[in-house]
Amino acid sequence: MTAAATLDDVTMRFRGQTAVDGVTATLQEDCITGLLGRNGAGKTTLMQLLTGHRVPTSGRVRVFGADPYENDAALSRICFVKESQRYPDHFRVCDVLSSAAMLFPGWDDDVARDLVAEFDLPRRRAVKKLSRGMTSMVGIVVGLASRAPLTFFDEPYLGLDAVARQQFYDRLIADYAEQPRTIVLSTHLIEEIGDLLEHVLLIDHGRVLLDEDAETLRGRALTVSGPTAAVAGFTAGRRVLHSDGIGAFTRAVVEVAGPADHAAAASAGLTPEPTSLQQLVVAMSRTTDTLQEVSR
Ligand SMILES: Nc1ncnc2c1ncn2[C@@H]1O[C@H](COP(=O)(O)OP(=O)(O)OP(=O)(O)O)[C@@H](O)[C@H]1O
Repeated sequence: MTAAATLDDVTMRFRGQTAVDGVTATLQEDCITGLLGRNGAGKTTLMQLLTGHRVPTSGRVRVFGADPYENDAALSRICFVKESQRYPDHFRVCDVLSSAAMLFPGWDDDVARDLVAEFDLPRRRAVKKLSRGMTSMVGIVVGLASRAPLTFFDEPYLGLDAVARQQFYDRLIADYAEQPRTIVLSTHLIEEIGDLLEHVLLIDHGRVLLDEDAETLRGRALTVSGPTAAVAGFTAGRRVLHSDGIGAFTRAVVEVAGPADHAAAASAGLTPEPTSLQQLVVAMSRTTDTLQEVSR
């Protein structure tokens, strides 16, 4: 696979605060990557670095082989849809779309027109008079119609109701199938987007916790529940990501090697269930919290 972007030992410090801490990662071309992590993990800062909005304190950022900072050629291939996007005061929806059409060489007017109709967006209304959800819709239209080879969506759903979010996911998948490209989605709604993701980059306290193919990841953990003693027997020698219980009953999320472990759990008298991406992310983030507390 070819790399659309690479981060090589990248650190970003703000006065006294390390937002990104020695991150080395690759965004594969033509892949949908979920950039996941808790509040303040460093997701937005990473995207700002990859879109040339910031220069790292140290390390190297490359997008399509070049430094994205003040690089018009690289930037014309990148679309960054951010939750806090501001537009000039007088801009109407149609002005945003016509500016974006000039900015992105691959702009697809048909995609924009379809989405505006589907979201029922008023083309001639000033953006500042749109509701929160409608403003998010404008960002989504720009992100999808830009057809930029590298598109970032930073929590693009703020204020969107469940129907509109589903419309976004459906259109994203359909458009991606029609024109594969590199898409990075940062979101806290992991359960909703879990099935869309091909790759997961999980960060925590500015560091990479997981950088893995989503399919591999789904098979990597197992949730087992049953009598505490049986769970303890099964988890001995395995990495436990999380466990909780009531009385003599325990439920644990365990790292496993493969399907043989599912059978082993069942024959130990436990109930094995697949672990969802969301459960895995929560379990892994909790594990690092515990480790951080221990090291304090
Ligand atoms: N301009 C800045 N000045 C100082 N600190 C900053 C700045 N931008 C970000 N930070 C800090 O860097 C850390 C990472 O922030 P960032 O916005 O990248 O996190 P995030 O993962 O996007 O969080 P969220 O999911 O809450 O949006 C936070 O501790 C934040 O307070």
